[in-house]
Amino acid sequence: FGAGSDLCFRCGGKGHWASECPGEAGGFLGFLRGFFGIKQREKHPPEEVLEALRILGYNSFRPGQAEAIMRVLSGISTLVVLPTGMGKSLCYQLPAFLYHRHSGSISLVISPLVSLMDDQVSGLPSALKAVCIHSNLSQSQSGKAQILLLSPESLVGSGSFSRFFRDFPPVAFACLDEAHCVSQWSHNFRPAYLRICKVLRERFGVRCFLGLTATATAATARDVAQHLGIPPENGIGAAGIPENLRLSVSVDSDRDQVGSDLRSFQGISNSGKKNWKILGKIRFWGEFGGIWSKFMEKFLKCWFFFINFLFFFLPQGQDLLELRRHIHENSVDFLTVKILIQRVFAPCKCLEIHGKNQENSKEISEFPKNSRICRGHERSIPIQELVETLDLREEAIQTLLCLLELHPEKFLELFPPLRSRCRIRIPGNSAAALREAARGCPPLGFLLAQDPSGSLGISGFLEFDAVALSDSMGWEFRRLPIQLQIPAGKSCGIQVEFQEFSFFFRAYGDLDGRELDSLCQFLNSRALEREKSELRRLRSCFRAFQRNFREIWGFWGWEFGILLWLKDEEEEIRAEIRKLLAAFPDEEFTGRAVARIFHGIGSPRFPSRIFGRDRRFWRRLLPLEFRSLSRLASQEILASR
Ligand SMILES: Nc1ncnc2c1ncn2[C@@H]1O[C@H](COP(=O)(O)OP(=O)(O)OP(=O)(O)O)[C@@H](O)[C@H]1O
Repeated sequence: FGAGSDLCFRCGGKGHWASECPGEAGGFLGFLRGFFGIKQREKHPPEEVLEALRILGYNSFRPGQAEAIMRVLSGISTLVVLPTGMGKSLCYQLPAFLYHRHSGSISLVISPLVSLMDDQVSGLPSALKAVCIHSNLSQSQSGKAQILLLSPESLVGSGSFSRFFRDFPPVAFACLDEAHCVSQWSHNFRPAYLRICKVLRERFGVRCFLGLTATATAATARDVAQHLGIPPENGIGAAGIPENLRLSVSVDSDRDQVGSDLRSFQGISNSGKKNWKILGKIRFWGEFGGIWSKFMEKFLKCWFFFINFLFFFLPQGQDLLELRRHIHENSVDFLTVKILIQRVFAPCKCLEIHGKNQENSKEISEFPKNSRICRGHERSIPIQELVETLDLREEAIQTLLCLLELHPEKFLELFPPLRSRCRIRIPGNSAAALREAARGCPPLGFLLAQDPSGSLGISGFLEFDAVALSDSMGWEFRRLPIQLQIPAGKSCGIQVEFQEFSFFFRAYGDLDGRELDSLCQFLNSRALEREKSELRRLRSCFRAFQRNFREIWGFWGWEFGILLWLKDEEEEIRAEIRKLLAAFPDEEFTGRAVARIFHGIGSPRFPSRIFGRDRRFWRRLLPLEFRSLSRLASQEILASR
């Protein structure tokens, strides 16, 4: 490109050599970014970008587009907040086109819905080719594409996709379409959103992110930018509506203006004749409208008097209570968080082994203070078992695990769920067959060595936690299934199968009490914060609707949103809780479970199809504040023991 011989070859930046580069794309991709970086600082798109714009079928940029495109071409992560129809798609299409043209790299677009992906593919300029990961994608098809569209789940979830990705060209950048989903959908609904950036960074080496959204509030935009690692000054927003969308209001006194405005319909309806027809209709309705609006004014007044009258007798705020229920559906308490932390960071033997090694070794080596002795263990927890233990939906647990993974100290690394329970069927004389099989299979040999009594496999079946086995052998789990397949079918007719979907992760096992406590605090406060902010948002929405209702109709409605915690009522509520505990003496309730039943929220252990039938308790205390109710219930449960 004839520019930038003093640029770093890795990142394209100035002021350092490639060997001291803080870590950006290397090779030609980095060089390309360096070139566009200079142009971006010069504040005008170079001729090559303008040419690409023409190839894609446009003559000029709309507000915000050029800036966003130049930033992406320079490798700078950017969040673009533009109204719908303003041309956000071009912000990824044009860089994808140029990156592919120069370096053969591919650009990823992460989109929340299959229908949105299909829309994007069908609306692409002819010079671009994109494929969706949900379609039956073949390697040859994907090889020619400049853009790959995929869902967050297919990105973070499937191992097969990662394998598929290994043969892919380098990734130029990742675009998150509908980026507000990262902030608004990630929690408990689509936890994969919490992990996409980490996965893209760590597994695929992506450094440049482009977030596109039309619907982010300032708070959401801040949240998304923080998640994508975008500095606040890298946000691009432009107000206004695109030129091909005109909204105008014309009053009767200036009828000719209506006509001239209508000419702007040309973009939508190419027939001028049609426009004048529309104008004629508008004139007619304009005159008729005067009479009509007077009638409507009187009619509406009567109608809303009637509605107000009705509302006076109807309890309001029921919708608020119904929506609030859905927020509390995923609420956790400290005990739940603690149980999860204990399961995830179960103690290992690394400290003990290290201590023994120290005793045995003659030279006592000082272990560096800031390093961990444990290097982390692969572990699995069966999903169904954890769902029942914590009485939480799978998505809510996945969210908690994602939050743990995002902890700055990186105590946990999350992998896609897998089947972790290994079941081996041994034919014939079981123990002998097992010994025979173990000769060619180290994992089986390891299992047998741990069974001095020799009773293993006598029943003809062997079941064990395969992740724990591979970890105790010092292997990575992905090696185990291949090794276990060796005896199968070859000599001894042993059948191996994997069952029970489990959460799969790598976690440390040498965390001390202080670290475990701080993790519990971290997780609990994140979950609480989230719940409070959702409740705040719901409440302010409700207030806004209510305010408008009052302003228009001058009516001060009743607010049933949150019932004040009246001291006098406390004893009655406690009595209700005691009644529930007495009605189900065999159930092991928690305060949260009791509050859920009184709010009419089903959970894995207390499903609505069973507890919803008992009208004495189900939804009985819906207006009460959830957390306070849960606290009271916990006190009553403790008192009853
Ligand atoms: N620079 C441009 N000049 C003229 N038309 C453009 C330009 N950029 C985009 N468009 C057109 O604007 C229309 C809307 O573009 P696009 O679908 O990218 O908008 P969007 O902001 O992504 O909207 P949404 O939020 O609905 O996804 C398309 O028909 C597109 O061809």
